[in-house]
Amino acid sequence: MLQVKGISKVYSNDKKAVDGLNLDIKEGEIFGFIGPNGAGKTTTLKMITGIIAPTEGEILLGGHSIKTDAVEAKKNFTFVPDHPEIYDAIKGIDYLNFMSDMYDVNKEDRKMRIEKYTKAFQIDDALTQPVNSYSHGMRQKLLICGALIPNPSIFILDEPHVGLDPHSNKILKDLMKEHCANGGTVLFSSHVLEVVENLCDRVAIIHKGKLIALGTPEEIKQERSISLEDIFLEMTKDE
Ligand SMILES: Nc1ncnc2c1ncn2[C@@H]1O[C@H](COP(=O)(O)OP(=O)(O)OP(=O)(O)O)[C@@H](O)[C@H]1O
Repeated sequence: MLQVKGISKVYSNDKKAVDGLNLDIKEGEIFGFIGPNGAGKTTTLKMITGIIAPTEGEILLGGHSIKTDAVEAKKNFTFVPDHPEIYDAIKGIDYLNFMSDMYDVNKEDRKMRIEKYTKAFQIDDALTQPVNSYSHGMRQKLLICGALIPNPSIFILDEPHVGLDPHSNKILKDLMKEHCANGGTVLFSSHVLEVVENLCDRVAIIHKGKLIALGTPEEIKQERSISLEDIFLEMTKDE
């Protein structure tokens, strides 16, 4: 479903943020991409979603290259960035209709999904208000709803659990599970280990731009008889 082949990113200041990363994310799995601050998570997700170009390597979404076949590749996913920035002079409902139009969601599905997701996140009452009146959390929830409405093959989120209250986090986790149970794929980044451990089918741990562990939470734990959190802290501590 998503193949990342040997990607690296060197920024113009010579900073190597990602270094020879390979990932193969399968249909129907919840995949957690974890690492400490500055590990290269956001840079990787920006390359996968075509926001920035890798310095080297290739990325395929549903078999389509994000570089040479970007329109087809982009039909396969929606993306929730870590900062909930939306053009904020419009109303919440206008944003959700815009997303529905972009992804050709028919009238019945959009009505049903807008109602379902905005009720779940308790922002349904605010949809006729302009986004500039929304709190940070409400904007984040609006972005998540907008990304779920197209029912994407791959639902990609950058640090989604930061900034959401525990109730909204639980709803998001349930919606991720539902998405995968219906054949979709979820990729999200996090440094919140409890979330990753209980939610993900597989996790990749990235540190200083390099992949340092990959497998199911159980597989990673079995290699050492300590908790995933201790493994993470041990692997990512500075030498
Ligand atoms: N535009 C940029 N120009 C130069 N260096 C950058 C740029 N963006 C990120 N970096 C550097 O690349 C490295 C990886 O950053 P990135 O934001 O991808 O990490 P992250 O794992 O998402 O971190 P966080 O958890 O803090 O969001 C960091 O050292 C960061 O300072």
